[in-house]
Amino acid sequence: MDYTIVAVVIFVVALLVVGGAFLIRPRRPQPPQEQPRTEESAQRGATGTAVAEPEETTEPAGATAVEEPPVVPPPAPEIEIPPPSAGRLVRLRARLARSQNVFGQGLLGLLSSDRLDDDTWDEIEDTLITADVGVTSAAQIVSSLRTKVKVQGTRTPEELRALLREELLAQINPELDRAVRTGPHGDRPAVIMVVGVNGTGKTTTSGKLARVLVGDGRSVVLGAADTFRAAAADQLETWGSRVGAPVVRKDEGADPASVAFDAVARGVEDQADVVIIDTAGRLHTKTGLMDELGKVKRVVEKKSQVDEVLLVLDATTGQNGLRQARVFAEVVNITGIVLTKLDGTAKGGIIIQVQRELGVPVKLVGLGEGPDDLAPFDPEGFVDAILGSDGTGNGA
Ligand SMILES: Nc1nc2c(ncn2[C@@H]2O[C@H](COP(=O)(O)OP(=O)(O)OP(=O)(O)O)[C@@H](O)[C@H]2O)c(=O)[nH]1
Repeated sequence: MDYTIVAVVIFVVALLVVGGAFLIRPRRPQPPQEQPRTEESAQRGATGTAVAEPEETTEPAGATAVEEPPVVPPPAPEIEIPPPSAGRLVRLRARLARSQNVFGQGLLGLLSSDRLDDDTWDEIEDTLITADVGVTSAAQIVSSLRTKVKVQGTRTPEELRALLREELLAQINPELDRAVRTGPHGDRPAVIMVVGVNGTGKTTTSGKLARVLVGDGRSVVLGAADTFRAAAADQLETWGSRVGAPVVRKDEGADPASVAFDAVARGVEDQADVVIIDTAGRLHTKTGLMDELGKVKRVVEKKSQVDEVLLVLDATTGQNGLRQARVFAEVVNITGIVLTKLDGTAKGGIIIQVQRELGVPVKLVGLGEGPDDLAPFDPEGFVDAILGSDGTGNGA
């Protein structure tokens, strides 16, 4: 009898052991060795198009909980090393030559006419005015050219080209200091405010300028003080992340001055060389603009001096752009002009007019939508590109 009970107990225990072992077996055999996870396979797992077996589970056997797809951290953005700024205008020269072809070659064609009579000189003046050189400068160029051609008896195309080059250069004024001031002051960064009407390329210029400076070996912090449009801050963040420049931003509608202040504070903390502040430049009312930009500047100056106020102007907007420039010049002390979209207009003469009107040098020019299409402005490179000459007498 006892043996029977013992046998039954042994049988029941055996059944339980076998049954338990069956229950805790994984439902599907694990592959002998897990392949290393590639980015692609990880993403496929995340989007659910491939069945991903969890590598390890701490859940009890047989649990029916829905398996969460593995959280794949986004790949760290690759930090780019932009090329240094030196010689950029030369690199972008073909683009400049193309857009200014009508202007430069038109002038050279007229100057090389068989008869340089009053009508031809009038046409030359008109060509200059059409290219936005401005009435005063156009008259000065023509008057000076006329005198020199008469006195020197200049006739060959090379000589005429040299004379025109000289006159255009004199109007652009190669003597102006065009350096963007980016030297830090002791433990404080240099501060650059970027101002201008929306759509002129302000945010793009801030991002491209960060690249120029990083390419030249400077460390940069960007401040997204254009809080009017959230997309502007996103845009700036994309630019910053590409070159490893932190971006200080706040919610849409936040006080631009507080963003600017925090950006400079971050620059001081990080011991950055330069802080670039992209401002909101809605041209609502002059008083509104003055209040906004004035406040940003005042607040920034509690932390560090403002070294540059760069006004961004769209070269394709001609006289309208000039009107905007005048308003900005009245409300804030502009130290330099950035002329964007010069690749999209034959009116490169605006460089002459805007400098004459504002008494401020063009320091940078935008020659395309590419990340490295912002170049320090070089008067000789510019004139040589538009006249199709490299300055050594060779055509472009
Ligand atoms: N072709 C060309 N396009 C440019 C240049 N600079 C800027 N752009 C383009 O101009 C457009 C407007 O540039 P944004 O930087 O968004 O202009 P914004 O002034 O900051 O305008 P908001 O962001 O609305 O304040 C974008 O499509 C730029 O790519 C340039 O030099 N050449």
